[in-house]
Amino acid sequence: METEPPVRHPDAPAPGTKLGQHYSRCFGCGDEQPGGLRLSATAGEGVSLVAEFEVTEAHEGAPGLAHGGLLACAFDEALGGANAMLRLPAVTGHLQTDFRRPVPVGTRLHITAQVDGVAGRKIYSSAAGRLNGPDGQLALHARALFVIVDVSHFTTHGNREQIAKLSWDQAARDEQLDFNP
Ligand SMILES: CCCCCCCC(=O)SCCNC(=O)CCNC(=O)[C@H](O)C(C)(C)COP(=O)(O)OP(=O)(O)OC[C@H]1O[C@@H](n2cnc3c(N)ncnc32)[C@H](O)[C@@H]1OP(=O)(O)O
Repeated sequence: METEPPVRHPDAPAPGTKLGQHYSRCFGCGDEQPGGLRLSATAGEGVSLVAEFEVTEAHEGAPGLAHGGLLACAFDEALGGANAMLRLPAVTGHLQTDFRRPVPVGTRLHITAQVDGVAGRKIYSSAAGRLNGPDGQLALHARALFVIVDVSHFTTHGNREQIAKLSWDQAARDEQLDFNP
């Protein structure tokens, strides 16, 4: 199947808009998840976003260095967040992460994530992570495939009570997700 260029949804948050956490217990962005990444994201131009988080001792793998799996988690979160510019619910089908430089505790990891193409239900995305700012040293690169799902993916397999409390935009729910918990 051919890949189409991604189309920014007309109601996507304007570039520069800070995106809220999508779920307070999310390990990637939630503020009620102890040791979570607390990644904060801002809508970018086109179908992209910029995200940042601070690597703390809660994220260590080796002494003083970030755990690779947690860094991959940050990319999952940032790449997943970029789908908000399409306003389509999607889950990660495949995620690959290249670790080019160690990431020390205390680093503020700066991630740019973008959707590169869409083919049917498949969303192809990529992201780069730099140390301590947009012009910092390139430390990581990731590619992902997200698969567009119906909201029943979450209601069937997840916790319906928690889903009902999600801070998803009501209009998006009504318009796109036909969500009626
Ligand atoms: C703001 C929000 C931020 C969120 C960030 C965090 C995001 C996440 O972490 S989501 C959680 C982790 N992911 C999951 O739990 C997903 C688990 N997997 C699944 O539920 C299913 O496998 C799912 C939904 C991905 C696909 O299943 P299903 O709906 O039956 O579709 P299926 O027909 O198998 O696949 C659809 C297409 O994707 C392709 N595909 C699916 N998985 C993969 C894969 N791993 N690699 C390559 N292609 C794949 C299939 O080949 C198929 O392609 P085509 O249309 O060309 O035939």
